[in-house]
Formats: sequence, C-alpha cells, structure tokens
Amino acid sequence: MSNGIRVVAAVFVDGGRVLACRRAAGRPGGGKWEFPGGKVEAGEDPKAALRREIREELGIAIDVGELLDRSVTTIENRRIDLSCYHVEETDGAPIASTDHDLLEWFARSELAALDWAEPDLPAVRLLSADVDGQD
Ligand SMILES: Nc1nc2c([nH]c(=O)n2[C@H]2C[C@H](O)[C@@H](COP(=O)(O)OP(=O)(O)OP(=O)(O)O)O2)c(=O)[nH]1
Repeated sequence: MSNGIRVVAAVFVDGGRVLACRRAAGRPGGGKWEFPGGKVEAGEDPKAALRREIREELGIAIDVGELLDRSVTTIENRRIDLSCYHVEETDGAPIASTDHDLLEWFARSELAALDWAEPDLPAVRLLSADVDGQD
C-alpha cells in the first residue's frame, strides 16, 4: 500500500462504558478523540503490535480479543487502514497515556457526540448501536 499506514487500536469496555482518549494538543490530529494504539511495524502481527503499543502508551499489558471493525479511510491523500480490537483482559486500569491529554470512560450513548478522528467513526457507530451490550 503506497502512501498508507496500518494502524491498530484498542477498545476497552468496562461496566458498559467505553474508553476514549483525546490526542494531546500539538500532535497531528490534536484534540480529536480516538482509541489508544498506533502503527503496525513492517512484518509485525497486528495483535502483537497492539499489545506493544498499549504497553508503550498506557504502561499496561492486555490480551487482545475480537476484531470490532477494520476500515480504510483516506485523509489528505493518505490511506489509514484502522483495525479496532476489543480488549479481553488487562493487568491494570488505563490511567495515563504518552500520546493523550485526556482518558475518559463514556456510556455508549455518549460516544457519538465526541469529535472523533474520522477513521474511528465506523467503530464508534458499531459501539453506539449496541446500547444494550455489556462488556
Ligand atoms: N492510535 C490511534 N491512531 C489513530 C486512530 N485513528 C486514527 O486515524 N489514527 C491515526 C493517527 C495517526 O496518524 C496514526 C497513528 O499514529 P500514532 O502516533 O498513534 O502511532 P505510533 O505511536 O505508532 O506513531 P509514532 O508516534 O511512533 O510515529 O493513525 C486511533 O483510533 N488510534
């Protein structure tokens, strides 16, 4: 894929609430909400990449569960291939992030009102639709 990136992100759900993270001001996409994660390196397994990114970014170990959504979105001529996975297990709570200035838990019904990074919108729609879903 030329001029594109493969990105993986983690959907934490706890007691019906979903974790959203706001990209810190000054970074590309600053102020937008997203799921924590990052780029898959060449030759890397996507789930392994997500475990690595969450360890680096949030300082916790996770077991990666089912794929919620994979979508490709073109922004300013750049293809963003984003896979959002459910988190199955974690060894601690996500409290602080190296890339974000806010980590917040939202009810599913609140998600749609946030200013999300565009590639995340298909996953957000799926999570919002499942209003009765438990984690
Ligand atoms: N982490 C993450 N990135 C996302 C999401 N949605 C979305 O469009 N992106 C974009 C923002 C960035 O352009 C790219 C991921 O970059 P990043 O800065 O988080 O990843 P990284 O840690 O591997 O990168 P780097 O800072 O080491 O260069 O994907 C999302 O939900 N989570």
